[in-house]
Amino acid sequence: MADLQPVATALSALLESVAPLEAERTAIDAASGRVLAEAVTARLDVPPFDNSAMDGYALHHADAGRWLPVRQRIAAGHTAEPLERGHCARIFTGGEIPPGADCVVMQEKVEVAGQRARMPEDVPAGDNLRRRGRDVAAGSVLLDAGRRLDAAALGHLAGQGITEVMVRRRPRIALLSTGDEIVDPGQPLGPGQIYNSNRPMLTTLLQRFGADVVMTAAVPDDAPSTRHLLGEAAEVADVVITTGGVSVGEEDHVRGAVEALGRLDLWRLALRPGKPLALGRLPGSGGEARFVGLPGNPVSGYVGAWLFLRPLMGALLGCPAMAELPALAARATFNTRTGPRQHYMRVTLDFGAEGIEAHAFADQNSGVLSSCVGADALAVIPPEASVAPGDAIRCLWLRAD
Ligand SMILES: Nc1nc2c(c(=O)[nH]1)N[C@H]1C(S)=C(S)[C@@H](COP(=O)(O)OP(=O)(O)OC[C@H]3O[C@@H](n4cnc5c(N)ncnc54)[C@H](O)[C@@H]3O)O[C@H]1N2
Ligand code: MOO
Repeated sequence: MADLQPVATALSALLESVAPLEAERTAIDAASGRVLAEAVTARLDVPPFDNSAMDGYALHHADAGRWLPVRQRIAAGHTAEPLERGHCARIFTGGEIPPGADCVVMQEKVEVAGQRARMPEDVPAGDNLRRRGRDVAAGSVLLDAGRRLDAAALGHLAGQGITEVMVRRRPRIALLSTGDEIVDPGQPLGPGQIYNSNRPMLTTLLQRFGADVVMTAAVPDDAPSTRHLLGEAAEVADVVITTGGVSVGEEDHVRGAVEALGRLDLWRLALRPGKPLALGRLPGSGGEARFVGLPGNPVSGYVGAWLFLRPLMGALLGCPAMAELPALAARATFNTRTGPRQHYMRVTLDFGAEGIEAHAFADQNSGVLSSCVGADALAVIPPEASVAPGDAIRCLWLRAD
């Protein structure tokens, strides 16, 4: 395992034979961000009846240009009576089009005198009508399996009167923070200690990726504790994630523990930041848990989460849209040079008339978490490359779900 592995190789190793988790029934009120386990077929036409797009008057187009008696008043939510030719109906937005009418004139274009209204010339048939089934036809696929339920998708389900859907179970995650120096916020900070930035940062990202963090623990820098806690984590989680302790020092016990309990698939990537990232599997009584060992440096964890944990959650959730981050073509505004590792630089993006400009945070060290705060994207700089201002670069968009 001496050579640095390309990111793509590591990603295939991580996703190899990962299958979607089981399906469960969920109320749509609690389904925000969940992933559909099966396609949903529309059972209703939407809208379910022809209705008016405007407040105004419904008529038959052949009666345009005339004074017409106003025969009925149709508010949304009320039934319309048939309309005789030579008459019109007062109608409101969302009101049912009466049989016999085939268009609506907005009220601003109508002159009204008592119970009569004068229609403009030439009103086309179908004007200001929202036809039954225009949005959704009953029997069509409303939403595909694998779709993440965002606001519009939930609105679409509710439009069908649906109250429950089958979604994938959320992946269960154990998040272990290794390091004798790591202290949780709220505790006093002793000499040589630092606060645990990785736990809240990764918990937030994992939740955003649709997972449930079911176990968190602090792991001291010793081999027996590391083995013990990794074993416990594999009993409760689909994915066990550690931060820190995966490099080469004798205080780094994570790889040894994974090898003792299960298997290490891959270690050391051509990735900056995140070179010592490790992937493997841990046996648990409920099956095999995937193991992802992120380096301790917070930026390495942040970048590793977007590059590896998001696609892994996508595979467990059966959500193809999470396999890759959206890529944007941009122009660099900075100089940089890479060595053997592919660099994922934290950048902000300016969307100008001339195209997209990428501005790199000045300090790209893997311990400088400021570089991630407010970053819009990761600029991907291939190994052994140099970049100058104006050069075309590929950026991975971090504002996606
Ligand atoms: N001789 C070598 N030393 C190192 C190498 C190497 O190739 N040869 N690689 C360096 C690289 S690159 C990285 S990345 C780090 C990663 O090391 P570890 O994964 O073993 O991480 P730690 O040493 O435990 O921690 C690194 C750094 O991050 C801080 N840290 C850890 N956990 C947290 C946390 N939860 N919140 C905030 N900060 C955390 C920790 O205190 C360290 O400063 O190894 C290099 N060394
Ligand atoms: O691989 Mo490390 O994250 O560059 O310091």
